[in-house]
This record gives sequence, structure tokens and C-alpha cells, in this order.
Amino acid sequence: MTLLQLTGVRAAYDGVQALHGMDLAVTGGEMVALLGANGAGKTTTLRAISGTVSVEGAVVFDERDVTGWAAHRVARLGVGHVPEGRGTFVDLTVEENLTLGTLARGSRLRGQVKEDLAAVHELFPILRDFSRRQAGALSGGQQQMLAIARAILGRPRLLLVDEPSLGLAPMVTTEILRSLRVLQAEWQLAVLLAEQNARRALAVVDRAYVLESGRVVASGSAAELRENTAVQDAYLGAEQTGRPA
Ligand SMILES: Nc1ncnc2c1ncn2[C@@H]1O[C@H](COP(=O)(O)OP(=O)(O)OP(=O)(O)O)[C@@H](O)[C@H]1O
Repeated sequence: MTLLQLTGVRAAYDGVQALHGMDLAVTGGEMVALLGANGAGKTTTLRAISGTVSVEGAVVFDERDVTGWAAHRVARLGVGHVPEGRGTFVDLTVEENLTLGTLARGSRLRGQVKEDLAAVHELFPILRDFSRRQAGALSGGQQQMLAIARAILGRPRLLLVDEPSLGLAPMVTTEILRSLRVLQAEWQLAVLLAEQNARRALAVVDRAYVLESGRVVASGSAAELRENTAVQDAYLGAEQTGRPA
């Protein structure tokens, strides 16, 4: 079943058009990548979905037209957003970062929160080990795990993750991408992942859209895009796909 559908979505910053009519869809429980170079429109697409940038066109989530909804309403409907730069509170402890998020959601039962925290700790044991540590003292990879943990505590059905590999060593990136795959499988979560590193993203996702200048220029299964040298040469760059330059 289609969980998310974008039709003709346009967005602008101070009159400068960043998205020129995006069409894309994500099915419940699937993992999809948005690929493309710097400035292609990946971040803006995620922001268009989570309600953190104003858009024209239609954003439909779970059969509801959420176009123009405030970000907190979209979040409540089941969309988690891990922004680029991670958005954790660096002066608070890991535990405070996690519990603040759940308290802010207010209506959740105490038992459910505990259960969700236990599940998060199972996925990222380091967050339990470092629960009293200041978030700012964590490594980049651990901060990324904390940011993902915060976003999934509300049990969203769709998780938007913006450039999780940014500034991380390849091994750490692999670990983070694998944890998203675990979430997809075990939490039945759909994941929409914005990533410049096409090779790493195509190793874990089911499908991908390739963006250029705020438009979808190619799409297909991960296997199709891995094998499509024309798309790789035109839009993704050899160094990002693992092909010799
Ligand atoms: N806050 C902003 N103000 C003005 N223009 C912006 C802003 N954010 C993005 N843009 C512009 O919108 C376009 C799309 O940017 P976007 O950040 O969505 O791309 P991206 O694919 O996520 O790139 P990156 O990997 O650099 O984040 C670019 O031309 C960018 O310069």
C-alpha cells in the first residue's frame, strides 16, 4: 500500500525555486533512497514531507493530504525526521535527549515509553552504556544513532533520514545504514534516505530516485540503478558508485 505520495511538489527559498515538481511514492515498510549531488533537492524534499518548508503540489501521507500541515501535526501522524546535522541537544545527556522527546509527545503511556526505550537500547546498545554522557561528547556516529533513536521513539511509520553518512568514517556509515535496515525489517518502518553516497545507499535500499536540480531524473530498484551505467555517469559520479573514474 502506498504510504507516501508526492505529486508535482514545488518549493522555493526566498523566491528561488528548489523543487520543480517532484513526483515520488513510498510503500509501507520499504526503504527508498533519494540520490543526487549537492543542491539536487534531497534535503528540501524531506523538508517538504515533514512540513518544515512550505510547498505547492500535493503531499499525501497515509491517504491524508498533509500539504501545508504544521510539522508537529505531520510528526504526530507518523513521520519521523532525522535532519542533516542530527538535531540532538548537545548540552543534555543521552538519556535526557531520549526522554525529552517522549515527554514532549505527552500522550504516550509510561509503559509504552519504557518498552520503546528498551527496543532502542537493543538496537543501539551504546546509547544505554553512555546514557549519562553529554550528547556533545559522543562521536559523530553515536550522535547519529542518538538522532535516529529520538526520531523512532514516537514509533513513526515513515522515517526521513538526511545524509546520515555526513562526516562519518565508511565503517560507521555502514553500521548506521545497517541499523536503518534492521528498523525497516523489525519495526516495519518505511525509510526515505537522502544520501550523496549512491554506492553505499544502493547497497541497502530497495529502490531509489535520482534527483537533479529539484526534479526526479531517474528511478528504479537498487539493482537496476546499480547496473545502469548511463544514469551513474550522468548523475551520480563514478566515485560515488564505486566504478572506476
Ligand atoms: N535555506 C536555504 N535558503 C536558500 N536556498 C536554499 C536553502 N536550502 C537549500 N537551498 C537551495 O535549494 C536547492 C536545493 O537544496 P537542497 O539542500 O535541498 O539540496 P540537497 O540535494 O539536499 O543538497 P545537500 O547535499 O547540499 O544538502 C539548492 O539550490 C540550494 O542552494
